[in-house]
Amino acid sequence: MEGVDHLAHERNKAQFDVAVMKAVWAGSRDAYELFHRFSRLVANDPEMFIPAIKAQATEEQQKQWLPLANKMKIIGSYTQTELGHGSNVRGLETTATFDPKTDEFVLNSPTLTATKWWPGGLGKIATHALAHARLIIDDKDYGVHGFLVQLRSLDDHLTLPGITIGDIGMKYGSGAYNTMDNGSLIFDHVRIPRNQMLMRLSQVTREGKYVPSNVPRQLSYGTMVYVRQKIVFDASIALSRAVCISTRYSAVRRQFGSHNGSPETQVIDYKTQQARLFPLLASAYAIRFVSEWLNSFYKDLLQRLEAKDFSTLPEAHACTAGLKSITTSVAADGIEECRKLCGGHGYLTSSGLPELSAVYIPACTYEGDNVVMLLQVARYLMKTISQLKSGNKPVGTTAYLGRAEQLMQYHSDVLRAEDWLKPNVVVEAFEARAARMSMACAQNLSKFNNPEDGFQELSADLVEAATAHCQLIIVSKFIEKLQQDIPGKGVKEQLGVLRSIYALFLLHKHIGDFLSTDCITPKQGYLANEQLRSLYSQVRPNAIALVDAFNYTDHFLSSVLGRYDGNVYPKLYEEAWKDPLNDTSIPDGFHEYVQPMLKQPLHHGRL
Ligand SMILES: CCCCCCCCCCCCCCCCCCCCCC(=O)SCCNC(=O)CCNC(=O)[C@H](O)C(C)(C)COP(=O)(O)OP(=O)(O)OC[C@H]1O[C@@H](n2cnc3c(N)ncnc32)[C@H](O)[C@@H]1OP(=O)(O)O
Ligand SMILES: Cc1cc2nc3c(=O)[nH]c(=O)nc-3n(C[C@H](O)[C@H](O)[C@H](O)COP(=O)(O)OP(=O)(O)OC[C@H]3O[C@@H](n4cnc5c(N)ncnc54)[C@H](O)[C@@H]3O)c2cc1C
Repeated sequence: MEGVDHLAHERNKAQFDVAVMKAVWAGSRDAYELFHRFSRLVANDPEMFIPAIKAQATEEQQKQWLPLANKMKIIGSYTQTELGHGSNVRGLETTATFDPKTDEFVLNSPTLTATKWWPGGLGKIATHALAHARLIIDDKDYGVHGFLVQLRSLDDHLTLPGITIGDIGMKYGSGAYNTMDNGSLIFDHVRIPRNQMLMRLSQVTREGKYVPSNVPRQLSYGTMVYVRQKIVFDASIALSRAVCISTRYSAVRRQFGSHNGSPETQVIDYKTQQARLFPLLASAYAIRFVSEWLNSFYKDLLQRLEAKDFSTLPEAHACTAGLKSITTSVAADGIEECRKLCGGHGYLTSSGLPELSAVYIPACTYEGDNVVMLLQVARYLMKTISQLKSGNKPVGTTAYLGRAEQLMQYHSDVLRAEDWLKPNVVVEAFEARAARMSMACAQNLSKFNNPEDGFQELSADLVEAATAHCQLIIVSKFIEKLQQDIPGKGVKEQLGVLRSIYALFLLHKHIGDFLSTDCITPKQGYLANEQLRSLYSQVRPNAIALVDAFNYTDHFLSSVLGRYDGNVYPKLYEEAWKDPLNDTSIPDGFHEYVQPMLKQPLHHGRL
C-alpha cells in the first residue's frame, strides 16, 4: 500500500485553492517559499540571549558582545528568575554592589531564594549569563538591572571561582524539554568590570554616580515584549500541528454506522467531533493572523522607540502580555483536546501528541504566568477607563472604550441565524461585552478606598474582562485580515467560514458573559449556535485541505496518525515493532521474578 494517498478522496472535496492558502498561512508567497525550503532542510538555530543584549546594551557594548554571541564564541543564558521570585521581577534578591575602589560590581546571592532557577542553557552549556540583579551603590538600592557575567572558562568550560551552577533536574513528562538544561546558579561575591552592566537605559559612572535614563524604565523589560510576541506566533505553530494530526486521523478513523456492509462512519463526520475539532482549526488560523498583526505592531514600536516616541509602549506591553496568555492557553488546551480526539491511539508516543503537549504546556508559565499577564492587561484597561474622564481618547486596541457610553446602550439586532455572519454584527457584540465587563470592574473598583485592595478583591473579574478584551482583538484582526485583497479560488470564502466559526464558538463558549451583560438575548445566542452548526458542515469537505495548507512535512509532524497519506494502521503496527520490548519474546526479569511465581505449588491441585 506504500505510495497510496488514503486521503486523496478528502483532498478532492476541497472547494478552494490550497496553494494560495499555503501562502496566506505563511504570510506571503516569499515567506512560503522560504519556509518550504527551510522546513525541508530541517534547520535548527538556537537563539538565546541576543535580543536582550540588543535591547539593553549601549552601542559600544553591542560591538563588543554581539559578534561573540552571533558567532557562538560565547553562549549566553537569560538569567532572571530565582528560586523565590519569577513573576515579581522587582522582588529579585541577587545583588550587584558597586565597588568604587576597583571599578567593579560584586554579584552576590544573599539567600537561598536568591538562587537563579530555571534559566534555559544555564545548567550545562552557557558560558555567560545576562544576570538580573539589584544595583546597589553606597547602600542605596536602584532596583533590578542587567549584568553580563562570565560563568565558565572558555578554555576548559569549568565554572569560574565564586560560581555554583547545576541543572534543576527532570521536568514534566519524558519529552524533549528535558534536553534543555534549565539551570540553578549561586553567586558568591563574583566580581565583574563596571562596563558589564548593560548601560543603554541607565549608567553608573566611574565615580559611582547613578545616571537614570531619560527614557521609561520599562524599556528594560523589552526582551519580554519581544519574546512574548514570538510566543504568540509559536502558539499558532503548536496548535496547527496538533490540529493537522487530529484532522487527518479523524478522516481516517471509522467507528460505527455500517449498513449492509458499507464502510463505517469516518469519525470526522460526527457532529460532536466537528464541534470539538473545527473551532481549534479556526483558532489556529485566528492565532496565526493575530500574530502577524502583533509582529507588525512590534516592528512599528521599534521604529518609534528609535525616534524616542514611547507612546505605544504601554499598549505593546498589554497586547503582547494578553495575547501571549490567551494564545498559549488555547494552544495548550487545544493540543490536549486533539489528543482526546484521536482516542486511544492519541496516547501513543507515535501519535506525536504526548510529546508536543509535554514540550508546549510550559508556554503558559514561562515568559510570564498567564494569569499574571492578564492582570497586566486589566491594569491597562482600568487605567484607560480612568483617563476617559479627563478627555483622553483611547486609540489602537482600546479605541472602542472611547465609545463606552454608546456601547453601554447597545443591544444586538440579530434576527436570523445568518445575521451572525456579518462581521460588524459580531464585532459590535464583542466590543459591547468587553466594554461592559471592563466598565463594571472600573465601577466596582471605585467603591474601594484603596485601589490596590480593590484590584486584589476583584482580580478574578478583572481577568475575565481582560480575556474579553483580548478575544475582541483576535476577532477584529481576523476580520481585518479578510479586508485585504486575498486572491485564489475560494480562499477568502473558506477563511470567512473559519472567521465566523472562531467568533461564534467564542460567543457560544462565553454565552454567560454576553447574556449577563445584556448584549444579546437568549434567542440570539441560540441563533448563533444554529449558525455555528451550519458552518461546521461547510468546513467539513475542506477540512483536510485546510490542514494541508499548513504545509507541514511528515518529518515535522512526527506523527503516525497525522501522516499526509493517511496510511495509519500499517505504520502504527510497524512503529510498535520498533519498541525494544519487542526485541525478545521473553522480557528481562521474567526468569528471576515472574517464573518463580508461576512455578509456585498449587494448593489442593487448584489455583
Ligand atoms: C529569553 C531569551 C531570549 C530568547 C529569544 C528567543 C527568540 C526566539 C523566540 C521563539 C519563541 C518561540 C519559542 C519559545 C521558547 C521560549 C523558551 C522559554 C523562554 C522563557 C524565558 C523566561 O521565562 S525569562 C523570564 C520571564 N519572566 C517574566 O516574564 C516575569 C513576569 N513578570 C513581569 O513581567 C513583571 O514583573 C510584571 C508582572 C509585568 C510587572 O510587575 P510590577 O507591577 O511589579 O512591575 P513594575 O512596577 O516593575 O512596572 C509596572 C509598570 O511597567 C509596565 N510594564 C510591565 N512590564 C512591561 C513590559 N514588558 N514592557 C513595557 N511596560 C511594562 C506596567 O504596565 C506598569 O506600567 P504603569 O506604571 O504605567 O502602569
Ligand atoms: C520551561 C521553563 C523555562 C523557563 N526559562 C526561563 C529562562 O530562560 N530564564 C528565566 O529567567 N526564567 C525562565 N523561566 C521561569 C519563568 O519565567 C517563571 O517561572 C514565570 O515567569 C512564572 O513565575 P513563577 O515561577 O514565579 O510563578 P509564580 O508567580 O510563583 O506563580 C504561581 C501561582 O501564583 C499566581 N500568581 C503569582 N502572582 C500573582 C498575582 N500578582 N496575582 C494573582 N496570582 C498570582 C500565578 O498565577 C500562579 O498560579 C522558565 C520557566 C519554565 C517553566
